[in-house]
Amino acid sequence: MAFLRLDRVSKYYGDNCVVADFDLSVEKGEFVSLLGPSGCGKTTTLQMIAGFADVTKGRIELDGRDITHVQPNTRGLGIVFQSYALFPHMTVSDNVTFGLKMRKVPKEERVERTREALALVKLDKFGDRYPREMSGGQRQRVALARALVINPPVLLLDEPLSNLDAKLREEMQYELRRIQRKVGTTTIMVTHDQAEALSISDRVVVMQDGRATQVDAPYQMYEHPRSEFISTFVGKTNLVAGKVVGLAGGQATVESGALHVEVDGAGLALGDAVQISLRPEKLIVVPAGQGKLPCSVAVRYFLGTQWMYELDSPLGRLTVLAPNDGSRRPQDEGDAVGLDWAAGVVRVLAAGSAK
Ligand SMILES: Nc1ncnc2c1ncn2[C@@H]1O[C@H](COP(=O)(O)OP(=O)(O)OP(=O)(O)O)[C@@H](O)[C@H]1O
Repeated sequence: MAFLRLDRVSKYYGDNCVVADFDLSVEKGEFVSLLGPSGCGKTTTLQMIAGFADVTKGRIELDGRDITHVQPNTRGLGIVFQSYALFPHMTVSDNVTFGLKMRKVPKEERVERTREALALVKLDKFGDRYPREMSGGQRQRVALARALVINPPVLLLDEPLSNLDAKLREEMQYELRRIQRKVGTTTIMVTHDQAEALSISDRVVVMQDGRATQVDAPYQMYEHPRSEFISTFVGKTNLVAGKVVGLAGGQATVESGALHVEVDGAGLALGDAVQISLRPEKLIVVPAGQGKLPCSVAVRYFLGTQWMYELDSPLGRLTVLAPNDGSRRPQDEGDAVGLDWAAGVVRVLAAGSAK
């Protein structure tokens, strides 16, 4: 049985439906991210789990108990927001211990649990400092320790890393995952950053216009996006219009100009208009005259670990990412090249699935 279950949960502001029939079952110990563009209803969903926003329709269950209309403070969930919301006049230790005091935990146990929580976020030497004496990343770790110290059944994170600079943000992603694995707290995180969602979650929920459009493990989501929207929102891709011209033995042949590709035929019918999705890192630049498409290098960019090429091809402009691993000479702008890819990496999406 799911530990946290949202059953056809909807939220209306007046006549405006901002979350629609949202279903989600989360296992104990799972890390699930709600990912989607601004305004798609991520925060509202989290707020309904927390109890800060009323549920208009539907039901939320925690460990088999209906909590749909339970007051937020009696749900006992751990919450970390984008703004750390630490008490500025209290030391780090006092901030962390606050929730235990409110729950009337005896002093000795409070001291021990606060020490453990600060050690978990690697701030055991910072207990006597004030929030203003800490960096952004350290403050966010204090906020995490404060949320975890009460041993909440569920930890809710709303864009917890978005105030941090890029490098610290990446470090904190792994740190967050390490801590979550160690304590095993069921966690729901809101983010609009697809790389963050993919790198630290067990499962990702992509939301669009208040609905969950795909719920999958990160690799599955990236490799098998169910719509054009997801294929471009989760990672980048080249989309080329095509048509199903053959169906046999579960395989479909899709044509785009002179190109024919074989793809999984599930759900496709002869004559269907489709979008062929070619991920930039799956495309391989080969010498001119080889590969599946003749191209020329229009633009190249150096990204450090990779080269990014814009190639002119018979299918139009294609973006290609090539590793900077020293195995191949980088191409120059104007070079004639070929483009190849391994069998099975091409995906096909129903045309119009962006909606
Ligand atoms: N109190 C409110 N009253 C009316 N509409 C609201 C209220 N709170 C949120 N909304 C609307 O609900 C929709 C979803 O908002 P929500 O904050 O859940 O989106 P989000 O996906 O978290 O976006 P962001 O990434 O920008 O934070 C938006 O259109 C927003 O304008």
